[in-house]
Amino acid sequence: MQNARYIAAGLSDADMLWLLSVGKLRVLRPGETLVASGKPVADLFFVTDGRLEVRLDDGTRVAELHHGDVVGEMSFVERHSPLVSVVAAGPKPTEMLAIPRKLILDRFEQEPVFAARFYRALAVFLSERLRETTAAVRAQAKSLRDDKADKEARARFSRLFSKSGP
Ligand SMILES: Nc1ncnc2c1ncn2[C@@H]1O[C@@H]2COP(=O)(O)O[C@H]2[C@H]1O
Repeated sequence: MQNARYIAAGLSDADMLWLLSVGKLRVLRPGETLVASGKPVADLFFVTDGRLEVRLDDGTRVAELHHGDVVGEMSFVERHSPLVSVVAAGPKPTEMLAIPRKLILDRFEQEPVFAARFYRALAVFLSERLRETTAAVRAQAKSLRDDKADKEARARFSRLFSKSGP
């Protein structure tokens, strides 16, 4: 994902310090699986370095995630298991901060204002991701239109050339 922004942008400094204090650094080697499709996720992840690929069960690549991306937020919000897998893509190790969901949910109970800020930050993050998906689909549609126009122009040129030939 290009230009991803930390969900942290919508959180206060105190929220961030709390997340850093309860988070654990996790490092994955290229090829290691962070999230397996169909299996519940216990943590929310903030990618701090390296790359991850989001894959369908047949291996098709859906998206690439980098520094600044959040992983595991969909099943956190929806409360059901993920439909995709997320795998460290290399070439270097992928690093992230892993925050146990239970701790986040406990803090929601203790501090409802934190819950409001956190869900708003997640909503902005997901909206941004959807905007990027729309931009990618638009670019792909344009490229298909350009290819079609190019093919038609070549075919026309070939037709005219063969008519005017010896
Ligand atoms: N289309 C997508 N673009 C970017 N990230 C995705 C996409 N689909 C799934 N993910 C990420 O992959 C994660 C799989 O676990 P979750 O469903 O909890 O949360 C998901 C997101 O963090």
